[in-house]
Amino acid sequence: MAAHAGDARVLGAMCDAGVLWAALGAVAALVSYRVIYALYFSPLRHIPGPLLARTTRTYLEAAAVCGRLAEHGRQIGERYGDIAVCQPNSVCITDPADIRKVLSSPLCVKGDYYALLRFTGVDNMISMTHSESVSKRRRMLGPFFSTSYVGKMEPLIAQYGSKAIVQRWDALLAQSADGSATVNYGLTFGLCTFNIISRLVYGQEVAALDLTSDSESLRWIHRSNTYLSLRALLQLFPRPVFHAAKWPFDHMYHQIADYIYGSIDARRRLLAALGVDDQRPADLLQALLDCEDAGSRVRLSSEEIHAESLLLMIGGVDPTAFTLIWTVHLLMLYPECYRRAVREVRGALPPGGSAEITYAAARGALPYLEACIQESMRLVPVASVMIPRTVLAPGLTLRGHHLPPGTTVFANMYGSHMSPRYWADPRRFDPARFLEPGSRRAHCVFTFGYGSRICLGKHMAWTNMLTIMATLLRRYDFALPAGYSRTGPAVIDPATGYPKIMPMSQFLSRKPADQDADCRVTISRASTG
Ligand code: HEM
Repeated sequence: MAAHAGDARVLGAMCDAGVLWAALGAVAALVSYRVIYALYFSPLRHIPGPLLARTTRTYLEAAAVCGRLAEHGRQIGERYGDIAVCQPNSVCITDPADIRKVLSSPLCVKGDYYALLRFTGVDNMISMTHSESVSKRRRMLGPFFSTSYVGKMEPLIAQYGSKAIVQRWDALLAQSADGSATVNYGLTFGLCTFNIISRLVYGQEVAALDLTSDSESLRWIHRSNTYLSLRALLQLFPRPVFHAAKWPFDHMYHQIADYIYGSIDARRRLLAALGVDDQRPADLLQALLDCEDAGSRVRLSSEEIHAESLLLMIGGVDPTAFTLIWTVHLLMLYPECYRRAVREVRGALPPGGSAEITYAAARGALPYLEACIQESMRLVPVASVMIPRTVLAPGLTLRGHHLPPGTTVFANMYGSHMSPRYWADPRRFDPARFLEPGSRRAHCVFTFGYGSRICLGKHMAWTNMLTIMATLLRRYDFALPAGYSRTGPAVIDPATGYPKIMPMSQFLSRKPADQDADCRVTISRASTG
């Protein structure tokens, strides 16, 4: 008996070892296949790039999930040049001319990646990939993002943006004994852009106008945005992992969905009560209700309005707020740029008159301030640091390499913005580079994307950012708070030789890692001297 039991154990151990060896053998065969294919048979084999990137998608996806995508792109661009393999069937490109070519080519369209952004299961403007549906939706929505419709929304934009901040900061200064107050501009910009977009998209106020309170609304925004971003990224994992991981947070999604459907119903009731066309509110909710396909005269369904509302909130709030935050932060690190921007604003639009500055007054009158915002978007592009497109038949030739249909081309935005091949001193915040005579530098900044899928809200974002920055620089003097030493003009980053940028975290957007610690300035009334 004992001998039999011993035999069974030996046999069992041999079987286990056999299974293990078989599994190891299968893995080795798979790895060898991938390496041999990548090196000898892949149509991308002549393009430079790391071996790991040629053999597994995980190489790039891990960088995205760990929030290192921007830096990863920069390193690939620096090490391997203008075109490099970054995934088995994918390349990334850094030359601005190539990026413009790809993002405006009808042969390069959005592919599978964009399904990650189908937040509600129904397509929205950004997740759409089918060319005809895209052109149709852009034709429907485009007029509501034009200069003239954004102009109609400007009173609301000012009410929840520059006016609200002035009201709050003036009140703080009035209470202060020494005429100065320290404010958290991260919180201020987060709340005011949320207030602007939510008023425009939901047709009602969500957060209080008190821009200093760390209100429940702000926590709700961050929780729901984080949840939606997380949900987008989790789709990179196998389905069971995706469902298990998102399940505990699903109630948050239902909360937002209920809120949006409630807003649509409330607006429909209001319209029925108004009955008169010219009294319709001018905002994005009305735009979503009114837009129709010129041919079929079909309008968006409630589900489509819901999907677009979520996209506009996620796409509109964080990128605008974070761009404002990075612009103020960079101006504080480069005092000569701050002083020049202030001189320009106060020279062109002297204090006095209305507290807030309109877009019509600021646009064109403040080239240096515009350049500061542009340069901030180059140095710290807040979203989509690698923009993917899929090549259609018959393929595309870039830098002498034929990319067959099905290849993914990533526009390596951050790699391009940081490349010394295209930018002198790329790590330095230098707004004046955009003012050089005949400069076409702005065409090499891809923070809003480029081509047929360029950001639909670009004009609205510029209206928000320029009016807020101009109003604040005209009315207040800014200084880093006394005793703050984590960053500043004299705190040099040894890696770049320039003032150290505050630590950032990147999920879908690149934002300050510790807003409470790093996004504070001391404000006082604008000095006239
Ligand atoms: C500084 C602020 C903003 C930045 C940096 C930004 C950035 C971008 C980028 C890079 C894309 C293109 C993504 C791609 O091609 O893969 C995009 C698309 C889009 N953005 Fe923005 N955005 C900003 C503000 C806004 C605002 C305020 C809105 C509207 C309220 C908005 C609505 C959209 C929409 C609807 C699309 C999809 C367009 C399409 O796919 O055809 N964005 N944005």
